Amino acid sequence: MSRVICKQLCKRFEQGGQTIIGLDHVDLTVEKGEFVCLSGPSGSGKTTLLNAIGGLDTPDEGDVLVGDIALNKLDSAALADARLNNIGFVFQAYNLIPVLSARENVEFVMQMQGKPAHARRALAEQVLHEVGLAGLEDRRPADMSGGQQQRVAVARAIVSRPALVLADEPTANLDSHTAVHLMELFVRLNQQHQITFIIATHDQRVMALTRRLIRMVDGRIVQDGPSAELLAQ
Ligand SMILES: Nc1ncnc2c1ncn2[C@@H]1O[C@H](COP(=O)(O)OP(=O)(O)OP(=O)(O)O)[C@@H](O)[C@H]1O
Repeated sequence: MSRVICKQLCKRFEQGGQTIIGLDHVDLTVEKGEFVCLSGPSGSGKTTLLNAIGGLDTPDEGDVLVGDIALNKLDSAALADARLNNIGFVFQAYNLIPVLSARENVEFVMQMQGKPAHARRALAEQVLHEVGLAGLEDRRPADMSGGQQQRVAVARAIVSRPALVLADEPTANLDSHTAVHLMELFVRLNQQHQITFIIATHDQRVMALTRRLIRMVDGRIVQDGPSAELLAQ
């Protein structure tokens, strides 16, 4: 799997008899290994775009290609399979399963992928170490800090070495220090494993650490360029 291509993506929402534009003819190409930030005011379409790229929602018009897979052409079973094997998701709300330990939360993804139990356990431990959670494998989410829970969510997202990680406001609930650590982890994973990252955020510190910044307004891409240049404007 290599690049992500969005072609003329449109998404509309009907609410209370009104049509709300989510995405308005979005064209976007993200190459393998890029580290991209989606920014823009609230309601500009960042989450809608991430959901379309990740196959969590279907666009009304246009195409989404992740590598050579046309996500919007798949039936729901094939789409779930493509997501499970190719894309990692990190959300603002960590979306961990409260009754499972950190290790079990990470193992859960591999269980769905049909990996044997012994391989799951070893891999979950390895990934939890990689994100800095050695020794906390048996803790449940309620017994971990927000930053630690977000690291479990990252471990779960990367355990299958997806080619693409989509993160929606991943630092929103984290203090400054923890947010910077999380971003450093993303940068390291991007560099070491060539995982493509697309991160939607309002957080200037996050933007500053990405290489490419895409600004959205009213469901359209209005700026796209090197983060350092756009942030200096
Ligand atoms: N399920 C939905 N039903 C109705 N309208 C929706 C729905 N999802 C998104 N929208 C609308 O689509 C537009 C884009 O929303 P989106 O959540 O993608 O923006 P965003 O840039 O991610 O905002 P934020 O920064 O606040 O998360 C907004 O006007 C929003 O109200």
